[in-house]
Amino acid sequence: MLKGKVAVVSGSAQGLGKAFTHILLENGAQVAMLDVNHVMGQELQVQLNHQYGSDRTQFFKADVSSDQQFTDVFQEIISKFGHINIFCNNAGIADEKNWEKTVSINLSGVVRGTYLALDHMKKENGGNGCVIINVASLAGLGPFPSAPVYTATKHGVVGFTRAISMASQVSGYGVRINALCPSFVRTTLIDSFKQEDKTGQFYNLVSLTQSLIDKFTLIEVEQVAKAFLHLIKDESVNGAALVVKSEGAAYVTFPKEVETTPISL
Ligand SMILES: NC(=O)C1=CN([C@@H]2O[C@H](COP(=O)(O)OP(=O)(O)OC[C@H]3O[C@@H](n4cnc5c(N)ncnc54)[C@H](O)[C@@H]3O)[C@@H](O)[C@H]2O)C=CC1
Ligand SMILES: CCCCCC(=O)/C=C/C=C\C/C=C\C/C=C\CCCC(=O)O
Repeated sequence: MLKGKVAVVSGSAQGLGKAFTHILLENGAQVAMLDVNHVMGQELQVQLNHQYGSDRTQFFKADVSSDQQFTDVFQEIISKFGHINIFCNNAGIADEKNWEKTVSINLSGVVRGTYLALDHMKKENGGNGCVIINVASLAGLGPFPSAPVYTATKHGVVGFTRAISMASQVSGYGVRINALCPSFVRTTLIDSFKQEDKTGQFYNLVSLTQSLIDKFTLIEVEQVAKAFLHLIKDESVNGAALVVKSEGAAYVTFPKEVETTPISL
C-alpha cells in the first residue's frame, strides 16, 4: 500500500526508528534511514538489503541537532530518491545532565526536520498525500518527574505539532502532521534512567521511574510501529496525538477550552 512512496526516518539505526523502517519496508515504501550512529546504521542497511532488496533503503549519517548536517543530508536524500512522501522525526535522547543537548535533539531537531520536510512536500509534491510524524511520548501529555527537561521537550513536540498542523491546513499545504505518544517501550533509551551520567540531579528518583515503568508495563517496538503505520494511513487526522500503551492505541481528545478554577484578586 506504500509502493512508490519514499519515507525518511531519523534515529533509525535501532529501537523505534528501526521498527518503523521495517514496517515501512514491509508495506512497500523505500526508506532513507538517518542516524548519528553510522556504524549501527550501515550494519542495518546491509541486513535490510539482504531482507528487502538493495534498492529499498539507504543509510545517511547526520546529527539532527546540526542545521548544516540535517540540511545537507536532506538534499542528498532528494538527489537519491527524487521526492519524499513520509517524514518521521524520531531521533531522541533522555539526558537530564546535558539537558541542553536534549532540547537540541528532541525539540529543535523535530522543528528543523518538520520545516525541511514541509518546505519540500508543499513545493515539490504539490501538497498531496504527504505526512509528517513527530515522535513525542506519553511524557508529552503529562509530567515524568525524573526527567523534567525530557518532559518539556516532548510537551514541546506535541504543542509544535498541533500548531504547525493547523498552519499547514489553513495554508493549504496538503501535508498532515501528527504526533505519536508511546508509553515506556523496550529499547536502549530506557537504560538512561538508571545511569547517573544521564539522570544527573534526579538520580534519587530511580525507584519512582521504576514504579512508573511497572505501572505502565514495557511495550514492544512492533506495537508502536503498528500505531505509526495507522497514523500514516489515517487520512482523516491532522494535528492529532496518538497514545500507545500496553492496552492499545487511542487518539487524545484535547479540550476545546481549558478547564480553569477562578480565583479572586
Ligand atoms: N523507549 C521509550 O520508552 C520511548 C521512546 N520515545 C521516543 O522515541 C524516540 C526513539 O527512541 P528509542 O527508539 O526508544 O531510543 P533508542 O536510543 O533506542 O534509539 C534512538 C536512536 O536515535 C539516534 N540519535 C540520537 N541522537 C541523534 C541525533 N542527534 N541525530 C540523529 N540520530 C540520533 C540514536 O543513535 C539511536 O539510533 C525518541 O524520540 C524517544 O524520546 C517515546 C516514548 C517512549
Ligand atoms: C529515561 C526513560 C525514557 C523515557 C521514555 C518515555 O518517553 C516514556 C514515557 C512514559 C511515560 C511518562 C511518564 C509519566 C507521564 C505522566 C502522565 C501521562 C498521562 C497518564 C495517562 O494517560 O495514563
